[in-house]
Formats: sequence, C-alpha cells, structure tokens
Amino acid sequence: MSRVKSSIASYETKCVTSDANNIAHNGKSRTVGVLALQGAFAEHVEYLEACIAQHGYPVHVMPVRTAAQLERCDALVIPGGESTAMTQIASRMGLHEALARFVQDPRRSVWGTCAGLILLAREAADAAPAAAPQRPAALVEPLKALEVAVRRNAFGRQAQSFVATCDFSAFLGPSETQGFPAVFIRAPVIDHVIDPERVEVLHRLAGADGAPGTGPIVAVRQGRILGTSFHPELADDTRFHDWFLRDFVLGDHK
Ligand SMILES: NC(=O)CC[C@H](N)C(=O)O
Repeated sequence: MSRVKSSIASYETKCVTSDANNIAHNGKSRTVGVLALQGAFAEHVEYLEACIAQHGYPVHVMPVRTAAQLERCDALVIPGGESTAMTQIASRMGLHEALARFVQDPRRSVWGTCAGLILLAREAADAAPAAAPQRPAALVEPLKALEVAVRRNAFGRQAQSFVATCDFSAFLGPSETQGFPAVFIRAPVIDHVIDPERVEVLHRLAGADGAPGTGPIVAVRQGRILGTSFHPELADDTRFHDWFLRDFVLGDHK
C-alpha cells in the first residue's frame, strides 16, 4: 500500500492532463474522485484502478482535496477513517459546503464506506453518548444526502474489529466465491432508514441468535448513493469496487 501512497502526488498531475484529453475526445469518460483528507483513501484508489485496468473502463480516478478538484468529478468515494476528523479538515479547508452540494446533486454518484457512510447520512449519533457525559458532543457534521440514521462505533472499540463473511451475490452477482470478507473497524450501523421509499436495504448481518439477515443493517443504496458500514477496500477482493464502477458510475444508477 505504501507504493500507492507514494505515487499519489505524481498521479494527481497525470490525471489533470488525461481527464482533459478524455473528456474532450470521449463524452462517456467519467472521473471518480476519492476524498483524500484522511483515512483509507489510497486503498480505494488502488482497488478502483485495478478494476479499470482489468476491464478497460473509460474512467479516471483522482484523489480529491479541494473544491476545484471535486468540481471535475462525476462520482465520489468517501473513505473510512474518522468522521469527526474528516468534518474538521473539510471545514478548515472550506470544502464542507462543496461536499454537501456534490453529494446532494442528483447527477453525481457517491459511495461512503464506514466513516464515509456516517458523513453521507441524514443523521449521525454516537453509540452511547450517556457513557461519556463530560465529553463535548461529537463534531460530525453529516452531509445529509442518504436518508438513514447511523450509529457510530456500534460494535465497540478498535479491538472489537472483525471480519464477517457475507453473501452479497444478490447485487454483486454470482461468482465462484460467494462469500465476501466484510471488514468492520469501529464501524457504524444503520440504526434505521428514514425514507424507506428511497432507501433499499442491501444487507443485514446475522442477528444475535445467528439467524441470517436479522441483525444490523450494514449496506444500503439510495439510487445513485451507496453506503457500507465496512471496508471493501481492505477485502483483497475488488468485486464491490467493480460493481460501483459498473452500476453507479457508468450505469444509469437508478
Ligand atoms: N473505520 C472507520 O471508518 C471508523 C469510523 C469511525 N468510528 C467514525 O466514527 O468516524
């Protein structure tokens, strides 16, 4: 991964030139930004690039740190990391408003993973605010695009991180290995869907009694917006990224 991180700067420059060329020569070319303020953005860049290289999609990927870079994107991935830190950095850099406009724009597709899901939500609450009454309120400023209420750190601390093998074949399609390793790190859950007419529940974990599909909601779709509690960019499996590119970025994302 460090190889990817170290190559980001040079590749930002490359993207500026090739974006301009591609948009000029091919109206169907798309630019996917990965918000690169904090967190696991390099891994998303790497996975998206791998899918593009494998299938020859007419898509460019670029790390996004400014409103001007965001403006050039057709789609955006908001990575996992720390939603409070991302809120603060985005506000300090004058990017928060531009991000809110972008994710609410019906022409743009968006994917939030973990902290990214928290940022996309209409409402975000802490897991147990009563447990730390002295602490100031969390400084997450959700972008209010995805009509769900999320609960942060719903499974506990970092040490309670886990991998759940999930069957996502209903939307990723059948494959030789149905199980997808969903990595949960201080993950949020979707506490409830605010607008069930618009938001489709894609996946629920097993319930406490082990019954499949009766536990917390961990993946949702609202048309052009995808939200996942877990980190597909750490799964060593690019099927989720491939689906996002095909269905949300290049498809009509209805
Ligand atoms: N892995 C993650 O993205 C963790 C999210 C983090 N707990 C938050 O609240 O932002």
